[in-house]
Amino acid sequence: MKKALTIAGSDSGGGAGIQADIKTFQELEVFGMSAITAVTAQNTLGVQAVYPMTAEAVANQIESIGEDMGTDAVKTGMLFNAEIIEAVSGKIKQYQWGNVVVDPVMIAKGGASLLQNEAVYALKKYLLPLAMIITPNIPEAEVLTEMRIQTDEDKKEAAKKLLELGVKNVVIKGGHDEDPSESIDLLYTGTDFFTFRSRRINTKNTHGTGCTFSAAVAAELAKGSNIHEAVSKGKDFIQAAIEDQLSIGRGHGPTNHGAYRRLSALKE
Ligand SMILES: Nc1ncnc2c1ncn2[C@@H]1O[C@H](COP(=O)(O)OP(=O)(O)OP(=O)(O)O)[C@@H](O)[C@H]1O
Ligand SMILES: Cc1ncc(CO)c(N)n1
Repeated sequence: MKKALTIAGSDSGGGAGIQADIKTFQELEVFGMSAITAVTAQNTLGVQAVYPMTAEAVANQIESIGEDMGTDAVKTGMLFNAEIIEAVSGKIKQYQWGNVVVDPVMIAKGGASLLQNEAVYALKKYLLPLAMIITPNIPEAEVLTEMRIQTDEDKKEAAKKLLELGVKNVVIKGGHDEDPSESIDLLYTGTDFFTFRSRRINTKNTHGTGCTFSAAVAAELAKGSNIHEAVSKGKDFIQAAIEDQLSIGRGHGPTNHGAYRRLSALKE
């Protein structure tokens, strides 16, 4: 069985963070492992508190995996501060892990900060050069490139700028776009642009969509998919999870991580 390691924050509400990642790995039949960067007290209404781990505690969790089990892919999510980013980058380098998916998590849907402002430089300097793919939403791509992204041309320019930071591939996600009919993700491989389109689902239950999508991309890379296939399957996975709605909590509810596997089974 292929293995994937998520280095991210814990969401007590179970819809985002480590919990979303592990559920996604399991659904895609990849063995899931974790290094927890922070514990959040969180539900569908928002983030009530954040308790970061020390950089040493994060490094030791990664080392435990690196020294014994190894991994076929790594996904990073909430990293919270510059010290944790440096520690994570150091360990990824030490173990020479290649299939690294960086979801540059910055702000939760309710507005809580999951990455300190002064840590953005560390993300750019230490982690992005190690990434196989980075998966920003539009606001995150704006922070990383220091440009406004409104048109399709802006998205392409931002993708090119992100590659200059050392990442090998970029997917700019369209969840935050104005388009009422479609949610369009743009992949740039350094040579080609690809768009992945899906019907936009009118729902408030989108907690953890970004985490789930990037975890699915990591799981597919672990299984040997190329970047195009991995993003394509990630998109199908999140579409199914949003479409097959759950009704959990009073705010932005989680997606349904089991939907993609049930759909795939029906198609067989
Ligand atoms: N309403 C929707 N209908 C269909 N697809 C969606 C919808 N919202 C988001 N997506 C898809 O979900 C994935 C995640 O995109 P999004 O831009 O929401 O990420 P995010 O903002 O990082 O999420 P998070 O809430 O976890 O921070 C993308 O593939 C996007 O196209
Ligand atoms: C722990 C955690 N990671 C990422 C996100 C972004 O969805 C969140 N809300 N919580």
